[in-house]
Amino acid sequence: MTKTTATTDAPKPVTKTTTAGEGGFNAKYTYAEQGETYYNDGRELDLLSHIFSLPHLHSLRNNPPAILHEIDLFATRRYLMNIGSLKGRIITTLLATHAPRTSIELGGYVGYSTILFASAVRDAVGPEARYYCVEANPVFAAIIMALVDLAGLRDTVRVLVGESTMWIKKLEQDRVLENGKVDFLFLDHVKSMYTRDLKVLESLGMVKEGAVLVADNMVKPGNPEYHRWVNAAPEEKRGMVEKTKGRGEPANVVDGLEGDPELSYTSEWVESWEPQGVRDAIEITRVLGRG
Ligand SMILES: C[S@@+](CC[C@H](N)C(=O)[O-])C[C@H]1O[C@@H](n2cnc3c(N)ncnc32)[C@H](O)[C@@H]1O
Repeated sequence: MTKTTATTDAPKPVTKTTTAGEGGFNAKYTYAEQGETYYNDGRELDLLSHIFSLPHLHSLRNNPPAILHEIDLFATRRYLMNIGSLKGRIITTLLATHAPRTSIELGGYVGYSTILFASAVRDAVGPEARYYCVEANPVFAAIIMALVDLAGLRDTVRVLVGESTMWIKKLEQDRVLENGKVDFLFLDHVKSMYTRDLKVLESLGMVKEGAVLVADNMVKPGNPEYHRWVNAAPEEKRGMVEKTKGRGEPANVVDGLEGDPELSYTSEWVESWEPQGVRDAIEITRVLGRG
């Protein structure tokens, strides 16, 4: 893997791609093609009914891998917008060593990544691990809760139903997080909101030094704005913030929460595959600290 580091003195960094995706698509399950209508057409509730009517349901209880297997199998017939096993494995490998005590996931859908990552975090940290999954769609959130309960992860996962920016601010106001900060952030909701929500977290002082941020779908469909923010040196970010001043609030800024340009990051771009066999990449960003 190659890395880029953004520090005050660094020239504008260039992120290089890794070769992680060059082995070809070799997932155990190939999801059905995405198609034009690919979510919120009843398939998510069909998944839930399917899982709870399986004759071997009892073997799924407290068994995250068995539940993920059933979700993957279902998605070979009807596409589901899950992270999938290949990108998922890169992230669980990271979680095993990073062992974050406090995690936030933005965009949970039917809970595939929630179950995969929360069980990895619980294995790495133990019962004190906390995994907050934010999901805007109340039906999807209810599905996540049912599957998280089946997986035996209810003590680790808290599903927050509603819009991400609102929840980030509420977590801060209600002093919910340990030390008020996040150790692991997984961004997988509306692509245009990655930068905006990261800036809110930065502005509220919720991004811990040493934390890891993982952004999905950096190729499909891509997110140049987010990539630029996490790879810019503080000086460049100061310039970006300065430029927007006096011009009204840009779309990626909430209530004047324009981010913390002094936070330095180092990023890895990791190529991989969507579970239906389409090329993608995740961006893994480590928080070096301020200044
Ligand atoms: C790609 S799916 C998430 C997939 C999931 N992380 C996985 O890999 O299993 C994106 C989800 O983000 C949710 N979402 C979109 N905008 C959101 C927002 N602003 N706040 C919270 N959730 C949001 C959508 O309802 C959808 O369920």
